[in-house]
Amino acid sequence: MIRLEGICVDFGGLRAIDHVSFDVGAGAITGLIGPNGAGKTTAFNVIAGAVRPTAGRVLFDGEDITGLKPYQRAQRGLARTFQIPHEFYRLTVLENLMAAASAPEGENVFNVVFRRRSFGAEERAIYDHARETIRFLELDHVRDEKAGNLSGGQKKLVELGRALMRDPKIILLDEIGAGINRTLLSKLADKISALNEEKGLTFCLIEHDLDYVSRLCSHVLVMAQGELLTEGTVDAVRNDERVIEAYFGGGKYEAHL
Ligand SMILES: Nc1ncnc2c1ncn2[C@@H]1O[C@H](COP(=O)(O)OP(=O)(O)OP(=O)(O)O)[C@@H](O)[C@H]1O
Repeated sequence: MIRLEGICVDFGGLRAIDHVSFDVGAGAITGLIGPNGAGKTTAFNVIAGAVRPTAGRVLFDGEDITGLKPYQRAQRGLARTFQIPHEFYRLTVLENLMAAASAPEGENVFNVVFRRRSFGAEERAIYDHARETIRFLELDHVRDEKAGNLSGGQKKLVELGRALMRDPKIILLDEIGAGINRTLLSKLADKISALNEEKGLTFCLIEHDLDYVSRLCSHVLVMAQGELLTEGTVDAVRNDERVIEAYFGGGKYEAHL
């Protein structure tokens, strides 16, 4: 579904990504792992269009999207969540989801959220979709709560809900599990699996917890120091000496901790 071909990213004198090529297969849940500073978030930014690569191409379902803006990629079915949730903290959970369904640039937010009395058919459909998504994510009890008042884990669920509102083909999840409690983490994994199995939604996720990755991902990409170190099943990469070295130190790929 997504293919990176020979991607390089330079930040001033720092090469954050060095000739990286990989595929994120359609219908799969692919993990992107690696020590701190490996280039994982930068790779997501390249896929989403937030960072322009110095070299290389990004393909989405075979189409070269390297020159497209983030909202154009979103229109084609690419969604992402952020390490730090991007919710509108003064809007309620319901309003946050409805706002996410409008133009990715946010230009319709006020129409959709604040003119509820003059609902047209389109707004009604957005409202129903938001309610259905909230139900699916089991957020009904906080539906009218301001997003800024939610727990860290609930904000992550809202973040996933906002991504789902645009009916994406693929969602990039950037450390969606970080800092949330075990119960919510498990619920989140169930929701991701259900979306993948029942709706065929493709995921690529950055995650530091390898047990979590092994629960969800059939295929794992390992990055270290801006390069693709290896890829394969979780068990295979876990036992790969280069991966162990990258995480636990020594040699070229010493982890940046
Ligand atoms: N906007 C930026 N400007 C300058 N350097 C950057 C920028 N973004 C990332 N970097 C650098 O690029 C390298 C890769 O960073 P990146 O955030 O992609 O790593 P990561 O694998 O996601 O790390 P982590 O697991 O800690 O989030 C790091 O050395 C980082 O300091």
